[in-house]
Amino acid sequence: VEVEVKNSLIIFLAKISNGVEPGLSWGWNPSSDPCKDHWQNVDCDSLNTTVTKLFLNGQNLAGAFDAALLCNTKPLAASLTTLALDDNNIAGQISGEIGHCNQLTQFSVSNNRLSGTLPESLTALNNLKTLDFSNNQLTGLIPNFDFSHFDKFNVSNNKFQGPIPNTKGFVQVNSFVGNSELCGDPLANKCPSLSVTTDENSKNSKGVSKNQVILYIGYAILALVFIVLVIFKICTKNKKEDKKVDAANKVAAVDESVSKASAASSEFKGGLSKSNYSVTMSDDESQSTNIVLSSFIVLTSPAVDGLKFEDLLRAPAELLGRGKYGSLYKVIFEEGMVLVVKRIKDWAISGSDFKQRMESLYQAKHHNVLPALAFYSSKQEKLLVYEYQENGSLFRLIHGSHRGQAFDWSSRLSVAARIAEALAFMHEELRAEGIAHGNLKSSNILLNNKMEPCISEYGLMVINDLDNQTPRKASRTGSSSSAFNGDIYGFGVILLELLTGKLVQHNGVDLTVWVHSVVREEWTAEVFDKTLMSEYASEERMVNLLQVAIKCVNRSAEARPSMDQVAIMINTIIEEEERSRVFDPQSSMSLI
Ligand SMILES: Nc1ncnc2c1ncn2[C@@H]1O[C@H](COP(=O)(O)OP(=O)(O)OP(=O)(O)O)[C@@H](O)[C@H]1O
Repeated sequence: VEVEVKNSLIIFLAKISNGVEPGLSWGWNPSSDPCKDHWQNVDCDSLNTTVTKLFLNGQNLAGAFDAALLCNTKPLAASLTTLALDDNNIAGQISGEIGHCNQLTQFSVSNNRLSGTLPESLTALNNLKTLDFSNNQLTGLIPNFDFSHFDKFNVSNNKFQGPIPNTKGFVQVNSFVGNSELCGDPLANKCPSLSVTTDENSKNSKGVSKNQVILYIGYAILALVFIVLVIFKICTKNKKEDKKVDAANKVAAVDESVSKASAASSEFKGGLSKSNYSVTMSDDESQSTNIVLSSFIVLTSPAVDGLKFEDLLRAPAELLGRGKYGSLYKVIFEEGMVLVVKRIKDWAISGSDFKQRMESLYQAKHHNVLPALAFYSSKQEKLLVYEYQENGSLFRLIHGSHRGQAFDWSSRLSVAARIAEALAFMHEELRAEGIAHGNLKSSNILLNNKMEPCISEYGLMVINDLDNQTPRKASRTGSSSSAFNGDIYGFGVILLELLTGKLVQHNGVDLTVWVHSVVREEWTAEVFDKTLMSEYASEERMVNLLQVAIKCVNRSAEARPSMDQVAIMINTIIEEEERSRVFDPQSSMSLI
């Protein structure tokens, strides 16, 4: 089985298990073969050369479903016939990439937390015999399937809406029940008749449903035009108002204030479709016209000079990820500019506190911290705009398909030092404001076009459910120093990933726990990434860095060093490394 297939399976599992990664206990080891070494929950063809089935039912998976990870991997998409994910706690959307897995005969995801609309590409899966999406939170219209293909079709107990396409009698009523806004045959709930009674098709059920669809589309277009007009009005009104904005805050305000528009939530649609974004207010908000409740601010930056909110809404958007606290979209503009938009819903921070926070972050600039280029704030949600970094994240560099290759020891040390320095700087600048990073992890360290590490999403702490926090999550409430200590812990975990090449959760065990146990047994050398050992990196310096990491992940937050102490310790290791190079000219030092 191809390496890319193994990697896709492992990364798919890491994401869908939210990093818990049960795969190693199932034998899912990158150095073994899924077929020949009989990975659990995987079936292969009779020659043992291709993966045909994935059975991940009832495995307590609570991460995000990412069809792209499986279906954009060509050899896997060409062989996978069964994808069974029933009875978990999986969130996320079924993205259009599922259409590339065109050999699927069974796709079942019943009893999960999937949401969003179904992509049209599902109807292109001509081999599909079993489709079970029951008991999720899926919305929108049911696509126009050829129902005659199915042995089993079930979308019951979701939030589907609108008329059921013509099933030609191939699907029973039970498959549709539990969707209160679904209507039409075979449900008893008739669709509201929107056509005029003189319509000659009104007696013909097929004709009626066509008219209804046309009318629905008509209404949708009218609604869209209305929303665009409202947004346009808000934008032009706010442009005038923004001229009054205090110049001292160094932001160019583009758009703000409240209209009495009725609300629906903002939405960037995934799958490189046209962004469909409507900005509206809740009743509470529409009552008070004096208070600035919603605003779109472009921070002065040559990269997005003149960016308008309408441009963001218009440009096609692709869903990159859906984390616990928000979704991330890649937005591509006609002129070739590519941005990402982080959308955070229900963040319990007031509009003015949020704006204040963004301004403080804007002031505290560091070369290795990715700045927000613009932000939008309404009561229901916050949007942050960043530049797209095409070289991906540190997570991908360490764990991705080219796992650790060409990521040598000196480069790892250099990355560690730069992140530590940037974090020390940010902590120093923002301590008085109490703004720590709050969610520091290797997927939030991006590599810019010079392959330098940049900390992204600084200051987006959206911790509402403190009870569920693991020690590595920062706290917004309580003493703000706990959020700073949380960053130091997070940085320690990143150091451990750099040193071991292992995922934060591997073999069902937390990386910090595993490292502690190995070190306690005095098998320290076993900890290090094999690719580092094979390049003969200095074990002494690796042990030194490991000691720094262990200090950072100390269970007692007070015992952890401060970030500037950490930066000094790492720079001392780099100096030792450089000194040793002078004495040993053969060893090369290719700093990133
Ligand atoms: N500006 C960016 N450019 C390119 N890729 C990005 C950018 N920001 C984030 N990413 C990548 O997009 C993916 C999804 O990001 P997202 O922030 O949704 O997820 P996350 O970091 O895993 O979770 P969380 O919501 O906890 O931050 C990650 O792999 C991340 O590295």
